[in-house]
Amino acid sequence: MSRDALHEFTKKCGGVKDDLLRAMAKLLELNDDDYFVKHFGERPLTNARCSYYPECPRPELVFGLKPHSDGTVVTVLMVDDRIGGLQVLKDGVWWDVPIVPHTLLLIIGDQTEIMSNGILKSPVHRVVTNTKKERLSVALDYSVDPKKEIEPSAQLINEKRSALYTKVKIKDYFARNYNDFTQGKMAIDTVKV
Ligand SMILES: O=C(O)CCC(=O)C(=O)O
Ligand SMILES: [Fe+2]
Repeated sequence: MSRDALHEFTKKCGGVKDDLLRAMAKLLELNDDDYFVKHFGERPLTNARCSYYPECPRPELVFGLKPHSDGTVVTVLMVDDRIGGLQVLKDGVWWDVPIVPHTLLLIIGDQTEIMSNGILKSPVHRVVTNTKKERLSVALDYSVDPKKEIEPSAQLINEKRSALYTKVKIKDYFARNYNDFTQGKMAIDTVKV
């Protein structure tokens, strides 16, 4: 992907991401549709990650990417439409994420799970390898300014549903996320009340 193409892609995906976040704020009936958009702060992070998964002679032994949830607000993913591999964990079962050509996949990240007080969940997912074909993906990670703290929205805390997550500084959460990922643990579990 050329520098110009990536720039163009990133710019357009930014709009998709904001549209999604506004729709989610509406869905949660927050009093400001820009609730999530505003939370990014002055210096939010956008990371582009291009992943290459070579075909693998022993796929049963090797993950392309081991199980994790994204530590982001949201991840915009462009997956290879020639070969599957992405799976999502639901009720203890791994499900193949279907390939829909010319479609972006949006993955809700841990930061949204925290801010929505657990109403929107950050799914555990993984990439499995296969013997036949290499696979490519481009992920755009959107994250709140690392200097900022996030916590469940006060509008989503009430007598029926107390705060399910503690306040956490994004920078600290990232450090934790990396550490936990290498140890096969989930960072989101460390901020649960
Ligand atoms: O390559 C993919 O399809 C998924 C990548 C992913 O989950 C990630 O980069 O966090
Ligand atoms: Fe991911």
